Amino acid sequence: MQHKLLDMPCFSDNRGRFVKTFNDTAFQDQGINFRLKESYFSVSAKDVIRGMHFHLPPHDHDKVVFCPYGAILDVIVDLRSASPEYGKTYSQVLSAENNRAFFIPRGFAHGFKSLEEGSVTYYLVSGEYVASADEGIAFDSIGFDWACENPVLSDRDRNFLPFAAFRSPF
Ligand SMILES: Cc1cn([C@H]2C[C@H](O)[C@@H](COP(=O)(O)OP(=O)(O)O[C@H]3O[C@@H](C)C(=O)[C@@H](O)[C@H]3O)O2)c(=O)[nH]c1=O
Repeated sequence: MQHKLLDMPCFSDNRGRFVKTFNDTAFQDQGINFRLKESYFSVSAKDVIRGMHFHLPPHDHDKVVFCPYGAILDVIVDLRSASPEYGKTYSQVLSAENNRAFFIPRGFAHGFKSLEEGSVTYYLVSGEYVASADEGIAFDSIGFDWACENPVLSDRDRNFLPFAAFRSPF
């Protein structure tokens, strides 16, 4: 499947906003066959960078990512070895203002930078988390300019191997 930027339907009134995050028929109409298995969110301070993460086969899965509070710069990289776009990065701002979601198929690594204090990154995932299959590559090895002098990173993310050393199983 191809990655896709989705506009989530948003209804605003004097109370605030109502946003539809998943509708099976609407997804099917856009060529996305997605079956929800797990959902989670993270909250990030400004300049937190998380990534670049993926689950190894046979536990690989598709993700839908959106940002219901704050704003994030969402980044993916194509790890599918047969893809003509292998190694290519794609980025999108996802925010509470633009109501955009990124559909990220299996075979891509995912990461993001938080652009605001307290940004919420919300995930819908088509497979369950398997700790032993949860892998990554270094966020600063994919040829993407994160425009961030002092990113806040986890120890795990700081120690991932670079993309150049990665042998893709996808
Ligand atoms: C992702 C995940 C983590 N955990 C645990 C492991 C750890 O103790 C704690 C925090 O995990 P992490 O440090 O991996 O969290 P984080 O770095 O936010 O991981 C996320 O990063 C982005 C870029 C993604 O694409 C997500 O799919 C996910 O990998 O939560 C689960 O129990 N279930 C899960 O599904």
